[in-house]
Amino acid sequence: MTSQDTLMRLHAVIETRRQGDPDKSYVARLFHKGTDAILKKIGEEATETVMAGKDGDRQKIVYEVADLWFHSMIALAQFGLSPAEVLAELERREGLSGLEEFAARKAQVREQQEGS
Ligand SMILES: N=c1c2ncn([C@@H]3O[C@H](COP(=O)(O)OP(=O)(O)OP(=O)(O)O)[C@@H](O)[C@H]3O)c2ncn1[C@@H]1O[C@H](COP(=O)(O)O)[C@@H](O)[C@H]1O
Repeated sequence: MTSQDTLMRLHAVIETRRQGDPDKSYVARLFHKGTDAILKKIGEEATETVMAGKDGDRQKIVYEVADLWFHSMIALAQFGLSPAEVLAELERREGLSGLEEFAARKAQVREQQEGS
C-alpha cells in the first residue's frame, strides 16, 4: 500500500461525508459550515504547525502537519479537487530546480511586460 493510496482513501471518505450528518461526522460538520470555516481551519492548523516548529517539537510537528494536510484535503474537496491533482503537480515539478523555475517565471513576466 502506498502513501498515495492513503490520501485517496481519505479523499473518498471525505467525499462520502458531503451528505453526512453534522452531528455524527466532523467532516460533514465542516462542509455544513461552509468554505470560510474550512479555510479558517487551514489558517489555524498552519499557525499551529509554525508554533510546533518554533518549539522544535518533532512529534507535535508531525501531529500538526497531519491536521494541516487533513484540512487541506477537505478544502480540495470543497473546490471539487482531489489529492491526485496536487500529487500530479508535485510530480510535474520533480527534478525542476525551484531557483530555475523562479528565474523562468521572472523571465516570462519580463517578456510579457516588454511585449505590452
Ligand atoms: N484525519 C482525520 C482528522 N484529523 C483531525 N481531525 C479532527 O479535526 C479536529 C481538529 O480540530 P482542532 O485540533 O483545531 O481542535 P478542536 O478543538 O476539535 O476544533 P475547534 O473546536 O477548535 O474547531 C479535531 O476534532 C480532530 O479530531 C480529524 N477528523 C477526521 N479525520 C479522518 O476523517 C475521517 C472521517 O471523520 P468523520 O467525518 O468525523 O467521521 C476519519 O475516519 C479520519 O480518517
